[in-house]
Amino acid sequence: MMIILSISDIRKNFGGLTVLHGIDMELERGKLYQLIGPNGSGKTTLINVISGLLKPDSGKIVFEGNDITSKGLYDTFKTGLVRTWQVPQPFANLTTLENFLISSSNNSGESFLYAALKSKWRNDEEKITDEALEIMELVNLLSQKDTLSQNLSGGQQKLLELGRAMMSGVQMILMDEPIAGVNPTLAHEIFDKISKICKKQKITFLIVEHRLDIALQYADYIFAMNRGKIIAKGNPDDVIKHPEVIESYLGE
Ligand SMILES: Nc1ncnc2c1ncn2[C@@H]1O[C@H](COP(=O)(O)OP(=O)(O)OP(=O)(O)O)[C@@H](O)[C@H]1O
Repeated sequence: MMIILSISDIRKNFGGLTVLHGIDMELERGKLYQLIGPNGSGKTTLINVISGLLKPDSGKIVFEGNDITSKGLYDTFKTGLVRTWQVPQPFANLTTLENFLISSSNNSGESFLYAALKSKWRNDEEKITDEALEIMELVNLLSQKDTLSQNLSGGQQKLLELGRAMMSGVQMILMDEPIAGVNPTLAHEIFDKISKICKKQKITFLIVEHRLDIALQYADYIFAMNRGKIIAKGNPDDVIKHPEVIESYLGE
């Protein structure tokens, strides 16, 4: 068993309101985890804390053996743990390929823009382009490589976001409702891709999702929350039958 992320006794208050009441979780590399629970149970707050957007009031977060509890968003991102919307919105007037290229953290920084004639830049560009093409194939966007991102469908834009998150040697991806507003066929396609990427690339996913009818069939493991606590965890079939989970949704 290879633990990639371990969080212990995470607590978070907003003013007088306690939103996370001591969360413990252990996630293994290369698995697809889903975080479910009724509205207001603390799911988004939890992934905001893990991603470094919010600091917990207490507790510890260890990612790949390093304590990242007090790291902010950018430093957490640099460790290989990314929340998808940390990836900037796609540039509507750039093609799919160009959008991938500017997402890479492996280019030479500013010189990527200004040092077009230098060989370092050319080497970087070649490497990054190869990586971009590989990932584009994984997320089914290779045929759209020269399409302006504004002309991609809603579902393709989600795949673009997923692919761009993968452009930085990412080890783990946090997503908040990746299939919100997407039709069922595309929603299945997106989860199918996520699931394949998870298994093939050994990238770990923690996904907040409301559409349980679609999402649960792709999960390896579920954490169910209610009122700031993990009330059940385990395989999807067991968790969804757990009396406290059923009750929490009925009370919504
Ligand atoms: N910045 C904030 N300031 C004050 N209260 C907040 C803040 N962010 C979230 N909350 C409160 O924390 C609680 C948990 O919210 P959170 O968004 O984490 O839940 P959620 O499970 O993601 O809900 P949903 O499924 O509706 O997105 C809610 O009561 C919410 O109103």
